[in-house]
Amino acid sequence: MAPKVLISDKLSPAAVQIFKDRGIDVDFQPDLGKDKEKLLAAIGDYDGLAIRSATKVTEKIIAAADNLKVIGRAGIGVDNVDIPHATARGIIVMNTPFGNAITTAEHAIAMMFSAARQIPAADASTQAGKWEKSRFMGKEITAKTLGLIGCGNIGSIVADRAIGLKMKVVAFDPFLTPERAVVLGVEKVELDELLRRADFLTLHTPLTDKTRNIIDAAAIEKMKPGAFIINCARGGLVDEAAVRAALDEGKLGGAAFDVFVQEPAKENTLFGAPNFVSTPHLGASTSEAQENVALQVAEQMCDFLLEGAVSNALNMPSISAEEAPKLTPFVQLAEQLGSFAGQLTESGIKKVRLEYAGAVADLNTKALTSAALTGVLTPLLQTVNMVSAPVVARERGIEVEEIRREKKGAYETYIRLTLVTEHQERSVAGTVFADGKPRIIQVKGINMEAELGAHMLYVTNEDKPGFIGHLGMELGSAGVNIATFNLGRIAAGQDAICLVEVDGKVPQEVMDRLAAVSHVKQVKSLSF
Ligand SMILES: NC(=O)c1ccc[n+]([C@@H]2O[C@H](COP(=O)([O-])OP(=O)(O)OC[C@H]3O[C@@H](n4cnc5c(N)ncnc54)[C@H](O)[C@@H]3O)[C@@H](O)[C@H]2O)c1
Ligand SMILES: O=C(O)CC[C@@H](O)C(=O)O
Repeated sequence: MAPKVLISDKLSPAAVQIFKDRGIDVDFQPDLGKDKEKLLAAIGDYDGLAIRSATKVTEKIIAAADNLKVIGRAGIGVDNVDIPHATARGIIVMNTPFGNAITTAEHAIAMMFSAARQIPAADASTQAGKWEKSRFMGKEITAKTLGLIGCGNIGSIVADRAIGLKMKVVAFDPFLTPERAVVLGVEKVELDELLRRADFLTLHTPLTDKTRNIIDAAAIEKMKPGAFIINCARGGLVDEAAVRAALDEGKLGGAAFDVFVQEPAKENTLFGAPNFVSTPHLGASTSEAQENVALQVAEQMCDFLLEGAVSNALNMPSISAEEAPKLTPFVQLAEQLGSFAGQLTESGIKKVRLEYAGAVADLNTKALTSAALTGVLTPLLQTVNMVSAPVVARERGIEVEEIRREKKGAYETYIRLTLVTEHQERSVAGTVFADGKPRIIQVKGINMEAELGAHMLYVTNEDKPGFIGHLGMELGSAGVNIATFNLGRIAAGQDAICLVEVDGKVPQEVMDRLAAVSHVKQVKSLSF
């Protein structure tokens, strides 16, 4: 029987044709996604679900999706899909990371001009027969500074267009290496400097714990009087109430938003504010971009449903059916090593070195390196996966080195990952035991044996008596249960590492108290 696919959002009809041409049974119901109950009732029949942003694929929908094998997002952001639950049900979630980037960058530039020249208000006034020439005094953008927060696919295209418009571009993006900044022609700066210097500020990051409200009242306070803010990335990056207040006071010269905390935004505190321009999440809405993403998602879903090939999946490595059983635990290990090192790194990465020793060196190390890069890049990039990670690393000027060698040392086989950043080198090594579970066996040259759980506390300290008791007390009094406790040190009295698995997140106050202990060098909460 042919696989069945439901398209529950307004996708270009080009996608329907591809499914049909490739022998897939396709139902095109472009408004179904907006009706939760109808979607819930229908979803059980389908092997594939193709969506844009209107369909919310919640835990409830996933629980009812008895036959679902793949969710294809025609676009970039997958914040409307509950990926952990999809993963738990073995459903692949794939997106189309590049298809609408140019279009969205163009929208950001259009929004910048709209606000700079008050075009929407001027248009409404002119069409109302008012001819208010003196009311609409604009701002020229030539030679002005554009502050770019997030310099990935879309941000770098915005930078290119802005440079073409003779703007100076400064960028804040922890993942941007100085070399890549030079190639893009932007100046890499810290956030505070960007806020001080930007005449126009535009956001192009995913919405994460680190980027939520990255522009709040305090940030706006640091900006130039009369500056402009453009948000065509995600609602929630900017504190809407703070922008409203700044527009009302005249602190900001204007703001232009395509995205809102609550969507659809039928009401919003920003509506009616002075020189506020808005569009209803139209960033990706050009016929070109919609055709690109629809064609791409349909082809990817067909490849998977008909041939088992996986591309641009966010929750599954690209591995063929034959090699899967041997490779899978090492894929998990490589991704964990990358994620471990990536989460500990706060500066631009120059190089990732992977050493494969013993039996693992004979496996598909390309896939393992992709898994390791996925782990390294995931803490900062929303859409990276095993397929895109090597490309993303290359585009960001991150050198990747692979070394294969004979078994050396106590372990039959192991992987060592080294991250070289602007400031330091950090190595972490691991192996897979006979139980098939990955273990960390060395961190920064210090031997230990630790299994990684969902929540880990990483502490580096000078080996001094009493510290472990102190750590246990702090966690205990905060009600944080310790699941496993792993220790390693170079030698008595020298550098030591604690890797503690905890049953839940460690409160920030406890982290701060631990970091303040005199012989503690670093405290970090890691999640896997
Ligand atoms: N309005 C729309 O219709 C529309 C269309 C497409 C994409 N988007 C959104 O645009 C955003 C960017 O998409 P993209 O394809 O360029 O993503 P991307 O993953 O290529 O780039 C994101 C960049 O943000 C950077 N970043 C991550 N955390 C950061 C932080 N704390 N501070 C500064 N920079 C940080 C990353 O290093 C990366 O370079 C996403 O939120 C996406 O969902 C919106
Ligand atoms: O599908 C859309 O219209 C929006 C897409 C955009 O937000 C994305 O993340 O790709």
